[in-house]
Amino acid sequence: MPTPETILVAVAVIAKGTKILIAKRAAEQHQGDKWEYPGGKVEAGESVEQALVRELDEELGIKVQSQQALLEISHQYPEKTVKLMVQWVDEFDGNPVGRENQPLRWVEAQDLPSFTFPDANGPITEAIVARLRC
Ligand SMILES: Nc1nc2c([nH]c(=O)n2[C@H]2C[C@H](O)[C@@H](COP(=O)(O)OP(=O)(O)OP(=O)(O)O)O2)c(=O)[nH]1
Ligand SMILES: [Mg+2]
Repeated sequence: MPTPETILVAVAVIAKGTKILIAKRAAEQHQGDKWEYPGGKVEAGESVEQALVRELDEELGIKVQSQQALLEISHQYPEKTVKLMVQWVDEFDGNPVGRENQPLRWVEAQDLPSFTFPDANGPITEAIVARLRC
């Protein structure tokens, strides 16, 4: 059987001190109505870093100044397989706004477990807490 296509996704954990920016996915999107870390699909010819810069400009109107790899997660949903390339962003220009009318919230890292994220996101909270402790 052919392996289903894996979608490469650039995902940003945007940190301001101990607060993390989360956004709500629209109802009609895959994994809709859940909270997410902003980002989106890596397009042909782009690096993960380039995709992240583009997505955060499109979705939030911010200019990423630096990013570092935090973790990678491969997850098989019933309808598709995703590979999330999760990047840490704590230097950016501008004030994030929901340019696609998505609700945004700055959340204390310790409060992240009370929000519902896509099923793939499980390991991200732990990585954030570990990162903030170092
Ligand atoms: N952005 C983002 N996507 C996530 C997260 N967790 C997770 O499983 N995904 C999945 C949902 C989607 O299948 C895929 C990313 O899709 P996306 O809808 O953000 O892609 P995109 O911004 O390019 O938008 P579009 O194709 O819907 O226009 O990754 C997350 O925390 N953030
Ligand atoms: Mg997106």
